[in-house]
Amino acid sequence: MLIPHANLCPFFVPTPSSLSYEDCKATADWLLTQTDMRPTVGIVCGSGLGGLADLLKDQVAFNYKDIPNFPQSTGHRPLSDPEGKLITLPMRIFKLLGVQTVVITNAAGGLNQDFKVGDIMIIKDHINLPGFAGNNPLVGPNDERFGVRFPCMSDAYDRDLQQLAMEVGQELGYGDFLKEGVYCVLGGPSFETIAECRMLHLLGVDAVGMSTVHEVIVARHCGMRVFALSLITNLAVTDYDSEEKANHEEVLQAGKQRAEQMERLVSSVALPERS
Ligand SMILES: O=P(O)(O)O[C@H]1O[C@H](CO)[C@@H](O)[C@H]1O
Ligand SMILES: Nc1nc2[nH]cnc2c(=O)[nH]1
Repeated sequence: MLIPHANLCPFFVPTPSSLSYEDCKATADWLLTQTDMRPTVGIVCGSGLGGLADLLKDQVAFNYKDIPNFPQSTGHRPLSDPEGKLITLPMRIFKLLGVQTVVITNAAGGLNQDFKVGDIMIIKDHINLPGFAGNNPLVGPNDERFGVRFPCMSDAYDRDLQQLAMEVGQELGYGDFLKEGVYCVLGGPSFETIAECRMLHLLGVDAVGMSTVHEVIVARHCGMRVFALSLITNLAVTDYDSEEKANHEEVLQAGKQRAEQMERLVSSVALPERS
């Protein structure tokens, strides 16, 4: 099953931030009545990377508005939009549909000095910077039917899938632009200042973006394996003399240029029977 992902709402709202288990179950059960397909892999597409959907054969597509309890729209939400908190929902529905592995792609700004635009970074770990201030998708009462109150995150990104992706990437001839590193999420939607980029670099961040981490936390909470890739669409500006300015058009453009390789890598790792 494949969906575009949502950016996270950076507001910390100390109230239950998700739909109940029964709501999620109702949505999953409805989907299961609409198709005979039983997905085992869930894919979340990042900015400019929606072409992954075209890889799927025997497609069954749903409009979000037709799916019970589903948020009406995803993508670039204003800061105050309370629906941003529904990021948890698709992951939990994946789980209740029988999905075992979640693949997430995103566009990100490179901070690692060795990275170039067009590099694909296998995410090996993350920093949930908004989480330091309480913005975590699991805030609120915990339903043990999804997962434990205090889930471990030191194994958030599946190591076997990372290794497989490295091997497959080498075989595909992607060695020059296939990297690995740490992704840091910020609330957005503004891009970073130069001082913020310098700070993130000091923290050991390799790439920065505005998505993915909340989905990963929820996916791991309910026990799914996670594999995630960042496409480096721009280089974060750390120099006051630089004329570079981050902008979303550049992000989408870079996404288009590397889309084919991203898609092939994802399908080879997660959907080997399709590649
Ligand atoms: O949506 P993803 O792929 O994370 O894209 C990234 O690029 C967008 C900014 O250009 C933001 O949405 C940021 O999170
Ligand atoms: N926060 C952030 N998100 C991005 N998405 C793509 N590029 C960037 C970036 O430089 N910063």
